[in-house]
Amino acid sequence: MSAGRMATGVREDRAGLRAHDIMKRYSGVTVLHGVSVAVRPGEVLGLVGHNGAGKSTLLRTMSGATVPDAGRIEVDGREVTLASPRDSLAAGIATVYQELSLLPNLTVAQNVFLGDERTAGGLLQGDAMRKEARALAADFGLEVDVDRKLGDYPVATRQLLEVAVAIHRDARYLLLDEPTTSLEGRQVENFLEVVRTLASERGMGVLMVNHKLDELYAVADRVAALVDGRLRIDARVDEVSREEVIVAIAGEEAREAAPSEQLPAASPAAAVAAGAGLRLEVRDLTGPTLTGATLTAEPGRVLGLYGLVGSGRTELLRSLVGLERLAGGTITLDGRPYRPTNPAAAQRAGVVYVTEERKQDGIVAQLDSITNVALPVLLRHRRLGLLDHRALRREAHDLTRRLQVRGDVTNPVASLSGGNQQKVLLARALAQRPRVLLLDEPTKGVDIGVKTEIHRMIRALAHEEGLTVVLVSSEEEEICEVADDIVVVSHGGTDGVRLADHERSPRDLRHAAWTAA
Ligand SMILES: Nc1ncnc2c1ncn2[C@@H]1O[C@H](COP(=O)(O)OP(=O)(O)OP(=O)(O)O)[C@@H](O)[C@H]1O
Repeated sequence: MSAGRMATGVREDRAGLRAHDIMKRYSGVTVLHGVSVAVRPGEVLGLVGHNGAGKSTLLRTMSGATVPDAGRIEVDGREVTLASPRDSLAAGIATVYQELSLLPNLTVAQNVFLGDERTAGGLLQGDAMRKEARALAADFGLEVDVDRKLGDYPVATRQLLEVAVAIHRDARYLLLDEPTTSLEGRQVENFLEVVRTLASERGMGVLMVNHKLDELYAVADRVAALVDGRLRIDARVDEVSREEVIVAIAGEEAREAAPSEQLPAASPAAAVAAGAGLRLEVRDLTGPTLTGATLTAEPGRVLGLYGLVGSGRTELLRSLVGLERLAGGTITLDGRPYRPTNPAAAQRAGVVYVTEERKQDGIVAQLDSITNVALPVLLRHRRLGLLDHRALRREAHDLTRRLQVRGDVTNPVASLSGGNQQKVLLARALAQRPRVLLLDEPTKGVDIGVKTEIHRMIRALAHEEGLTVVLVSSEEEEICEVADDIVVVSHGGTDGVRLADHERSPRDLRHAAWTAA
């Protein structure tokens, strides 16, 4: 990436994207209580906080997506009104949200110039635009054909292109909302490297929301922590330890919670509640993306499936609940043939899948959390042909409490923060009383405190309640911490051979996946 520090001609003490005393309320509830932060040129500010702390809301007030109820935003000493994303772009602020915004059906070059096409004498300058797009991609180390559809490229490439396009629009400040949740190992490192370079070599100011403190400490100059809509920490990373950040966000009890020894241990097979889980055996499964998957998941244990994005790990889980077409192979549950045709049939057989795509095929956004949890189990609460609403809601309330869903569970689930929506999804799965639980990235976007809690719960479901759990995660640390057995998936297949104990570090996992790819 080429160097070149931005010359803004602004007095140094005023340079920066600054939010002053930002206040925001939703339906009478204050979610930001007068928060002030500064994103300085050449600096990466990491923003952390528990689910629902107000991180996205704060970021959105700086990106023009949300108008604050009070407070002001200044860019390089000048107050700006950001009533729309267009206003923020004009002020030199670019934003990359978790849900990517470029259009997969357009080519890379068309995306780069979307809404900003180069014309001369009323004619589109196709060649010039392609050339510029090529140079931009090369600048970011991306090997892409700018005439190909964006959708042909993997999510890691698209994520970097989002940043490239944002910067191409002359942004001086970059806002990133959990940018690495869909990336794995090496892609994350690459992405963070780009962020670092943008700040240190181009003088950009970057605000990055990220739950993963490892990543944050690898790239940020400063860290800011929000707790219940108030700024608790705002310091240089060398002035505040990770532990202090964790305690600020998740409370004192999180101090000891981190080590995995705290998690329930695997119980001997005999101790597992009889009949709670089902032995899942998959042999030579093939389909449009599966090339031969073989594995065994046992009651009372967590089987971790690790593979790179695109390895087929999600397709494998989806095929186990009838969401992917199968061409060949066999599946059995406790030795009995099992061929699911859809998730409802899978649920009747005791197999429940928790999707990573909660927006696309997870929760029903306009319904409240309680109804979302209750939906798949309505039939269980039928008495004499009538629905027992009270019992139904009681069970759903219990589950949302158990999962510590923060926010009003009687409001549409879309109004909850991302991490809390994820918890609702898990509560819904548990309401279905699964015997085999298939979890796809269950802690995506979940804060540190709840993440530990969910890890503990997954292990307890297997080790104490005897369920059969299959866990897909692109976080190597998560797989190592939670899974009892680990198999690697690549090219749509796996031989089901478990990694030996001495091969179970995050580094080993990454290595195994890349050598298999
Ligand atoms: N459009 C909205 N309508 C009503 N409430 C909202 C809306 N957007 C956010 N909230 C509420 O504001 C609070 C802060 O949400 P926000 O998304 O900013 O949290 P967050 O810190 O980004 O959380 P997460 O880590 O889970 O993404 C939450 O209680 C959320 O339910």
